[in-house]
Amino acid sequence: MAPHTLASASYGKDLVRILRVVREPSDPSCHRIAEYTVRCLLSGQSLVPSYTEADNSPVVATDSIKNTLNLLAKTLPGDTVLCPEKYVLHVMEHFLRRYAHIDGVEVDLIQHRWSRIALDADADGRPLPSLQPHKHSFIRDGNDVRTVRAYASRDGASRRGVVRYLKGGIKDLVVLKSSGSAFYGFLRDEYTTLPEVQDRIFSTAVDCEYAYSLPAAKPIDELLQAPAKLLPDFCAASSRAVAHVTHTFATHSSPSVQATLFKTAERILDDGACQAVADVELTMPNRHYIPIDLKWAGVENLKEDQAEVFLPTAHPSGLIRAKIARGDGGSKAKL
Ligand SMILES: O=c1[nH]c(=O)c2[nH]c(=O)[nH]c2[nH]1
Repeated sequence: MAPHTLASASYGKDLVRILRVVREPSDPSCHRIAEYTVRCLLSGQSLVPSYTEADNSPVVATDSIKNTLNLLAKTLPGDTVLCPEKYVLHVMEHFLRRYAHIDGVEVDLIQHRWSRIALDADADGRPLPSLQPHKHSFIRDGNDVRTVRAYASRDGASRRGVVRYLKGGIKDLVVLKSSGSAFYGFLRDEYTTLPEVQDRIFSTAVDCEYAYSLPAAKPIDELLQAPAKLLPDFCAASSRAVAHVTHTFATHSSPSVQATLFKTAERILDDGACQAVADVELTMPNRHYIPIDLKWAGVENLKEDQAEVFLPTAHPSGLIRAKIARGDGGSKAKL
């Protein structure tokens, strides 16, 4: 039999589900929560025999990986676990510190939405003067999620763990505007049937992923020893990124998905709260809404300014994707 080589490999636990509750010390009935779905994969040269020679001795069981994710979610300080980027950094640091034979740790995390329920009346139904956020009741007010993807591996010489990439993001943020979007002036040839439009529906499910540039080549344990000094404010950057996605979508008079996408990324990169972001990758499907022909009933519904009833079409959709980096070339040069 011809020899074959293991070209690449990683293993671990996927779909680890965790909810962390943090009780305010001054009022234990007031909670903050974070719900995550986590994938954590390990890799390393020492693991090769587990694939090629059925030698399980270097294998940290995927069950132990899951246990570790659960225990860290309990033992790390609440503020750390509630910040998904920080939790991920601690997870990577843990595996590289605890297992000298593990060379790389990859973590992908999804944070599910839970927003506080806002009450307009008290428990007895008496109206409140203004909306009051409840102390420990939450609502899933959207299917968009916050994401973190990261990879850390050992530095060749020192063997200390270094973050190779750390990316925050949002996924599946569904938006629609019924005006303020045009598409004209595009290439016309023998394949073109699409009419030019000055005003159309624009709907998309935004995926936005931004790469952080962390202090160059600092080992993860050092980053975590002085996090306030060395780490960006991940949550501020995340909420500003979401704000720019929605604000730009609503207010930019859109000549195309491409141009709106680029403007969104520019605004994120120009925001002081996103200084540590080196590049932004945006994916925007163009979910078409097609005016329905009602001529059969003698009703005009196709003219741009008279179209009122549309067919939402799931497929095909356009798909516009781009990564926008700072002028200096972005994350690759810095991480
Ligand atoms: O904003 C758009 N960009 C395109 O590239 C495109 N192509 C298309 O058919 N419609 C649109 N809309």
